[in-house]
Parts: sequence; C-alpha cells; structure tokens
Amino acid sequence: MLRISGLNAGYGGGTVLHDVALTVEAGRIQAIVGRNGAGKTTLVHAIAGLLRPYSGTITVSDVDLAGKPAHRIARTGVGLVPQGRRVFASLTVAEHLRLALAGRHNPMWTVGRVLDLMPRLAQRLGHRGNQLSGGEQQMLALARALLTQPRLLLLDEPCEGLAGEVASRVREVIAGLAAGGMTVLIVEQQLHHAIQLADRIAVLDYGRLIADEPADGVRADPAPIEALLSIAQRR
Ligand SMILES: Nc1ncnc2c1ncn2[C@@H]1O[C@H](COP(=O)(O)OP(=O)(O)OP(=O)(O)O)[C@@H](O)[C@H]1O
Repeated sequence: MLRISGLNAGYGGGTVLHDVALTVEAGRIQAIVGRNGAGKTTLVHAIAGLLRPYSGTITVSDVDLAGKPAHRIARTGVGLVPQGRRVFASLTVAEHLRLALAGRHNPMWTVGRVLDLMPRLAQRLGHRGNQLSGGEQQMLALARALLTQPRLLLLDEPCEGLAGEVASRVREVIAGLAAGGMTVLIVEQQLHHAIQLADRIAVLDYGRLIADEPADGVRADPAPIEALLSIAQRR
C-alpha cells in the first residue's frame, strides 16, 4: 500500500508538486492524469527516489521512504517502468533480465515467471534493445521492473506510442499484476487510456491533485473529469 502526505518537491528550489496527498490500497490501480508538464513524472520520480522531496512522507507498506536513496527504495519493493522505457540499445533481452535479477536470493519473480507472463520476450532473448519493437521494449521494461520484486509498481505512460492491440496486451498484464495483489500507480496524459485500467483516477494540475475519483464513476460519466482536464489544458 502507498500513502503520500504533504509532499512538496521540485527542482533547484522551485516547487513543482504542492502538498500532494494520495493513498493507494494494495491490489489497486491508481491513475494520475494531467496535461504536459503537470508534474506526473516528478511525482513518480519523487516516489522512486530519483528526486529528493523538499518535505512530506511517502510510505510503502508503512515504511517511510521519502528522501531515501533510489537503490534503497527499489530494495524496499518499489519498481519503476520509466517514461520512454529506457532499454539499453546494445544489451540483449537476456542480459537486461539477468542484470535486473542480479544479487536477489529466492526471488518471487524469476526470469522464467516473467517470460511466462510475457511469452513474446521468450522469443526475443537474443535480440538487442534496438532490435525490439516498441511493444517488446515496453514488455522488457515491465519485466525488468518485476525482477526487482516490487510491491508497488510505478508506470510512467506505459502505453505511449503503442498500437491498440499491443497497448491492450500491456494493460492486460498490468491488470493481472494488480489482481495478484500488487499496488499500481500509473501515469497517463490521456484520460481514455487511464479509464480502461484504473480503479481510481486522480487529476494533477500545476502540481496539485485537484480530483481523485473512483474510475467506475468516471467511466459512467467522464464529463466532469474531462472538463477539469480541458480547463487545465487551456490555462
Ligand atoms: N530536471 C528538471 N529540472 C528542472 N525542471 C524540471 C525538470 N524536470 C521537469 N521539470 C519541470 O517540472 C514540471 C513538471 O514536469 P513533469 O515532467 O513532471 O511533467 P509531466 O506531467 O510528467 O509532463 P509530460 O506529460 O509532458 O511527461 C515542468 O514544468 C518541467 O519543466
């Protein structure tokens, strides 16, 4: 479970995230939507420890992680699938997976288990990062995050640039992970992407959470959230 309160973060003394508070229960998928520059990636980076918050608490299963170094946060069970996938062009799929698993004893997620979940990768083990399609790169980024044995998975625009069918497969995998008890925070620019997967949808605008609604209600009537997003877009 993820609990954030009073989170302020930014760059070089300037504040991007203002007093963000959010709770995500275990096994739930929380989407964060917002226009370009709203602070979505900044939020994910603050949780993952890639950016040190100015203040606030970020607890995962009751351990406060705010301000801890990224490697310790990863060890505590926070996995990140970064925007743009960040797959290494010159490493093979097998090498990526081996590196991600290095030094783990009795892992829950093994290479065999991630390959069962994403069989396409099993057929690409010898391919290098730059020989993979966008969908295969996304699966690899997800596999790599799973091998870090996360309890909380952070996904930054995982379906960006993917064709419909491939995006659906990625969403299916993410839904299965949450059904297995993983807590998922997913950042999306587009509401129609978030709506297909999330249990709750929050809107980030200029670094402030201005709404946080059950997704069922948003699916039934997306107009209020669409209106918030279009107001944010015009500002
Ligand atoms: N490394 C950085 N140094 C200084 N400012 C930054 C840095 N990274 C992001 N920002 C600024 O922080 C604000 C929020 O950026 P962020 O990338 O978190 O937005 P976002 O909602 O993820 O946008 P997008 O949907 O385009 O990815 C923007 O004004 C951006 O210019």
